[in-house]
Formats: sequence, C-alpha cells, structure tokens
Amino acid sequence: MSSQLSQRTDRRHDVVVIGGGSAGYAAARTARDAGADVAIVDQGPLGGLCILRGCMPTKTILRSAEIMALMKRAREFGLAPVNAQADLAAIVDRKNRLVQEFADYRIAALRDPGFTLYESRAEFISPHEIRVGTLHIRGNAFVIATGSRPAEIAIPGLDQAGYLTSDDMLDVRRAPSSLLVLGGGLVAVEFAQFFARIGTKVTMLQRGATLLSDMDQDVGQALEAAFQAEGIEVITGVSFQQVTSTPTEKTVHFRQGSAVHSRSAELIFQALGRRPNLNGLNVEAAGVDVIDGRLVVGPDMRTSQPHIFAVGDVNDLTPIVHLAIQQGETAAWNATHAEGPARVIDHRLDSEMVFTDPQVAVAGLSERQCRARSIPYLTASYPFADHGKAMCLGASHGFVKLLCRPDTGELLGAQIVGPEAAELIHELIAVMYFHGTAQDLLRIPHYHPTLAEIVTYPAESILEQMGQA
Ligand SMILES: Cc1cc2nc3c(=O)[nH]c(=O)nc-3n(C[C@H](O)[C@H](O)[C@H](O)COP(=O)(O)OP(=O)(O)OC[C@H]3O[C@@H](n4cnc5c(N)ncnc54)[C@H](O)[C@@H]3O)c2cc1C
Ligand SMILES: NC(=O)c1ccc[n+]([C@@H]2O[C@H](COP(=O)([O-])OP(=O)(O)OC[C@H]3O[C@@H](n4cnc5c(N)ncnc54)[C@H](O)[C@@H]3O)[C@@H](O)[C@H]2O)c1
Repeated sequence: MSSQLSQRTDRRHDVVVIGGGSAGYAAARTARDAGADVAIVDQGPLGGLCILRGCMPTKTILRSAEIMALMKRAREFGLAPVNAQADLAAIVDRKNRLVQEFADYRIAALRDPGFTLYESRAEFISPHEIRVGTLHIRGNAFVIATGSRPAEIAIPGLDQAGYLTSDDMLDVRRAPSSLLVLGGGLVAVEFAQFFARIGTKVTMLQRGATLLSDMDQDVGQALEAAFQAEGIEVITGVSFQQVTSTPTEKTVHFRQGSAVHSRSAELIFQALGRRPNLNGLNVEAAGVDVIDGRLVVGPDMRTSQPHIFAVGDVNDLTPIVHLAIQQGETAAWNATHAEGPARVIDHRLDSEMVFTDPQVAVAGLSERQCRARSIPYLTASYPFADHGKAMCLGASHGFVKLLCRPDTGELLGAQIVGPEAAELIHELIAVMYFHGTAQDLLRIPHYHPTLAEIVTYPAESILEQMGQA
C-alpha cells in the first residue's frame, strides 16, 4: 500500500472521458471546444467499435457480397452469365486496408494536442478519481464511454462446441461451407446475408417471431421473404436447448413449438446481442446506479452521480453511432455549462438502418410503439414490387410505410424495407424534423423516375383516409 501511494502522481482535468470511441470522442471534442481541459483515457486498440469491428468493416464486406449477388443475376439483365467466385481473404484484406485508413484518422484526432490522451485502462477508485496505470487522476466531471461487448448467453454445450462472434467473423479468411447464425438482430442479418452471398449455406435460428423482432412485424417478414428467396433458411420462434459437436460439425438442438429440431453446420456464429462494457472499470467505487448491468442515465446523460455521465453503448439506450455521438455531445455540453438549462436528448427522430439487401430503415414511431403508448395513428404502405423505378432496377422486395397523426397528417414515423432504404428514409426524417405532414410529402417535388417518389403513394393514401384526397 505504501509503495503504491509513494508512486502516485495526481493529475487533475476539467473533464475526463473514459473511452475514445464514437461517443467518447464526440464528448471530448465538444468539451475541448467549450474551453475545458480534457483528458481521454483509452486502453486501446484505439479507433472504437464502429471503425474497428462494427459499422465500417461490415459495410465494406457487404459491398463485395452485393456485387457478387448482382453478378449472379447477370442473365436476368440480359448479360452473359459470369462464374462469380468470392475470395474471402481478398475481401478481408480490402476491409483491413480501409479500416486502417479510418482508424489512422481517428487516432490522429485522439492524439490532437488539444487533449491529454492516456493509453491505458481506467478504473474508478472514488467518485472523483480514477486509476490509470500508476497515475491517480481527478476530474471535475467524468464521461464514461466504454462501449459494449458481445453478450455471453448460456446455452448448454455452446462453449464446448465453440462459436464465433462478430469480432471473429470479420477475420475469417476461408468461407465455411455452412453456418448456423444464432439470433436475428442487426448483427445477425448483415453477416448472414454476407456469408450466404459468398457461397456459404446459412441457417438462421431466431427466438422472435420474425427477424429484427424489435421492429414492426411486417418489416421482419419482408426481410425474411427476401432472405428465403435467396436461399437463406430462416427459422423463427426458436428456443435453444443444447449444442453438440463432432470434430467436423456443430449441431444446435432447439425447440419450436412443442417439437425439438436440430440443424448442423461447420461453424456457429453467436449473434445474440451485446452488453454494456463495464469490465474492470470498478463502477462500484464511482457510486453510480447500475441496473441489469447497464449505467442508468437521465435525458441529460447524467448518471445518479451528477458529475458522472454515461454515453454510447455503455448506457444501452440505443447502440447506434450517430445517437452515441449525440449523447457524447450532450454530456460534454452539460459537463461544461453548469449554468443555464441542461441539454437533453430528444428521441423523436431516432432511427435504425440495416445494411442488408433489401435495406431496412426505420425512423420515429413504429406501430408497436404507438399501440403501447396509446398514440392514435393512420398508416399506409406501398410495395416496391409495384414501383416503376424499383422494377427497372430489379429490386422488388419490401415497401414504404408511413405513420401519421389522424387529425393533422403529421408524419410520426416511417419504415422502409427496400432498395436504398437507408438513403430514402432521410427525406422522411427531414420532414419529421420540421413536423411536416403527408400533405407536405405530396407538395415536395419528386423527380421521375426515382426511388424517392415512392413516398408519395402512401402519403396519398393517408390523405384519403383523412378525407382530404
Ligand atoms: C458488427 C456491428 C456492426 C455495426 N454496424 C453499425 C452501423 O452500421 N451503424 C451504426 O450506427 N452502428 C453500428 N454498430 C453499432 C456501433 O458500432 C456502436 O453503437 C458504436 O460504435 C458504439 O460506440 P461507443 O463510443 O459507445 O463505444 P466504442 O466505440 O466501443 O468505444 C469504447 C472505447 O472504450 C475503451 N474502453 C473500454 N473500457 C475501457 C476502460 N476501462 N478504460 C479505458 N478505455 C476503455 C475501448 O478501448 C474503446 O475504444 C455496429 C455494431 C456491431 C457490433
Ligand atoms: N446497421 C446497424 O446500424 C447495426 C448493425 C449491427 C449492429 N448494430 C448495433 O449493435 C447492436 C447489437 O446488435 P445485435 O444484433 O448483436 O443485437 P440485437 O439486440 O439487435 O439482436 C440480438 C438477437 O439475439 C436474440 N437473443 C438475445 N438473447 C437471446 C436468448 N437468450 N435466446 C435466444 N435469442 C436471444 C434476440 O432475439 C435478437 O434476435 C444493435 O442493437 C445495433 O444497435 C447496428
């Protein structure tokens, strides 16, 4: 104890940000711009999940699979068929090159002389002090932004049989002949389609009634129809029983209704969600409330300790990057502006996008949320299979759905499953931002023929339901 004390070097910063990923970096930059003396503590590898093992690597590899899928459809478009072959090692090399480029940029930003960067693990020793290596660092405010890690779900035999998580899947250099995907969330569907498209036989085992079961049912059903059409087996309503294995094969035994079934494959991909990462942070010493393994925050991003904030995946609100950034900025603003009203997060325009083909994009309220909160709504949807531009592109899966207030027609929410859904939804988010209506969607000019003009059809239908057509 005494030698520990003698080595102690106390440093003080206005704001100490723990974790330099998307949320932490946004907090640090905002606090620095407000004139604060800011420290960032990150144990590394520097770059954050989005760049290193999340958004960017997955979107890079999905592009290869998308091109491969189009090549396989050559004949449909009047082109001589090609023998499309994926070289997974080369796809991974391309991904690594891009990730390195993105990471270098972020690392340079973290090493900006405007911050003090400590490349070490942080651990609370009191609500006002952390240990970083041999240093004891005090902060007037702390922003915890330590991210998430794959959830460990206890399924008998799974550990013994062995499985890969999304972290591992990104480094697989030889495509497995077959793959069992456990889960049907965002991570599961993006990887499942990638591997199916490069030639792996993929089976998805999902507990919920549909894929993406947190969203409205028609969304998951439309994605499932597209997946089934390209040969991905999707089994829903599954309850995992146990996993067994031989040297060449792993078998998942599961219950579906009253029957027990099994599926076998070369590899198991465990995509059963992520959990806030509080490992080794010793948050007990910080005295903040933790419920079910997540840091509880208010709309101003404060934990139960007013000078300690928690942002990004670690608070488990909505683990999505632009929202993590928004939370980081909000926390840092509040940490550096004690006077005046606190900034709070407004969830009205929250969105989620899934980069499968067809893409899935949801924004604002869903039907399920409206029903749960007794919010009245009108809804209308229109299928891409009936939309001229989508037919030209050969992209017929999915639909656009609008949810509007019955009295004013104000757009409350939107859901798109279809080509370029993640791009198209931004028009609807912009309309919602300005509290626009179905009528506004008809007044806004839409070029013909575009995918974007599809939103006018459900908008017309909403007006008909309002008696304003
Ligand atoms: C496969 C996959 C694909 C995804 N795709 C998308 C997508 O397309 N779009 C999207 O919006 N979101 C996507 N996400 C989610 C997105 O990546 C996360 O929401 C986001 O990156 C979280 O950012 P963060 O700053 O909270 O955490 P992170 O970026 O994980 O940052 C946490 C940082 O804290 C550091 N750290 C942890 N503990 C300590 C400690 N004790 N001391 C010091 N440092 C510590 C870590 O080293 C790390 O740098 C995806 C996620 C996955 C897994
Ligand atoms: N395109 C994107 O923006 C994108 C892509 C990937 C991930 N992400 C983010 O990363 C987060 C994590 O994604 P994820 O797919 O790992 O999590 P998720 O929460 O979206 O999906 C988890 C899946 O596991 C299933 N599950 C969980 N526990 C289970 C259990 N005990 N038994 C059976 N099934 C169980 C759920 O039903 C669900 O299908 C997402 O919430 C998302 O915010 C975003």
